Amino acid sequence: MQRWRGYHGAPVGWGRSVVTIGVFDGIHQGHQTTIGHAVKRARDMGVQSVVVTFDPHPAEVVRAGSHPAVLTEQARKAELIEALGVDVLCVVPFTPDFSRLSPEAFVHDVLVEQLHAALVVVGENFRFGHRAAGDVALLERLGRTFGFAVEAAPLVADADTVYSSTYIRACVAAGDVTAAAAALGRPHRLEGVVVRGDQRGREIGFPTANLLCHRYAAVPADGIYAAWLIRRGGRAGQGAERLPAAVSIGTNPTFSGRERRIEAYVLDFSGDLYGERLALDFVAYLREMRSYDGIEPLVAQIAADVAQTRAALA
Ligand SMILES: Cc1cc2nc3c(=O)[nH]c(=O)nc-3n(C[C@H](O)[C@H](O)[C@H](O)COP(=O)(O)O)c2cc1C
Ligand SMILES: Nc1ncnc2c1ncn2[C@@H]1O[C@H](COP(=O)(O)OP(=O)(O)OP(=O)(O)O)[C@@H](O)[C@H]1O
Repeated sequence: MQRWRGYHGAPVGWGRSVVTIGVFDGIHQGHQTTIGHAVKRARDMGVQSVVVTFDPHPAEVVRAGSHPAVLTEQARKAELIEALGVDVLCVVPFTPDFSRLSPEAFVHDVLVEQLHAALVVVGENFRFGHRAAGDVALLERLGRTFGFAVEAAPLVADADTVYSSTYIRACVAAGDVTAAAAALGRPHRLEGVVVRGDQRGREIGFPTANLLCHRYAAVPADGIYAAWLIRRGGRAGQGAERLPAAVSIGTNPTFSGRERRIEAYVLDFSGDLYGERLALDFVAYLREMRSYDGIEPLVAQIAADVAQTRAALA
């Protein structure tokens, strides 16, 4: 997959293309369907498929300080998009100037002049241009003017909800990692670097890897979870390794902690994880974070959490 920064990256002789556009945070099942449809149509037509996405999240530029929690950082998003068979990922810097492009100017400047769109594939609820003024009907009208087709993919939903990044953020924030996984089509992933904690874990018999995440990362609600810890390997060039983990998120009230911690106790593991970049794939919510009357009852509870983690991941 080629990666372009900005939309002026098309090589000389660039032909027509099938384009799909969106923030695509999470690459949830709806995004997968829409992008998958674009890839298939591009192959049928013998042209390149292009995903246009934005960085940073448009909300940050349109309403400063309103950056939503991020489900997938750019690198992870690119990886997931590549896995769908896309030819080109075009990341457009979302600047204040860019945000002021009218729907007509966006279509003319980006889709027609630069990307030579023959077909634009979007979800039925697609909005674009300044103040999100453009919709599918307008895109179709502009397509007739400029000579491209438009296909609107039906929205992917379960019995009650149309899947969207906003919905999945709400699931994660509420600790409902099961609902998040259903919409994503895979567990919600949190990435970060292992930093030092209070070094108490070793003493109580459950050493934990404390994860430092990106400031906008979508961290699940405080509580205890069963998760897979993913080590990318890398060091000796080995592939990724997946280890079962009991994860604790919260301030550790038993010890009157103040900082919100994300800690993973890796089952059946002894080794050093400090400084490693890791990921946690959240599979099940087990219970809320509680304040225990001393170390003994806490340790007994953690042992029970570990047994439950084993069962949840079996
Ligand atoms: C599976 C699991 C469950 C936990 N549950 C709680 C809890 O309910 N209440 C609490 O205060 N701390 C809980 N902890 C966090 C421990 O207090 C914490 O791991 C310990 O203080 C070590 O902290 P450190 O890594 O900073 O040294 C839990 C930890 C794990 C691994
Ligand atoms: N449930 C869905 N089914 C099919 N396509 C979808 C679905 N949700 C979004 N899309 C399409 O995917 C593209 C990218 O969507 P985008 O990331 O902008 O919105 P979203 O997932 O609805 O998130 P948000 O909650 O931020 O609006 C758009 O073309 C959109 O119409």
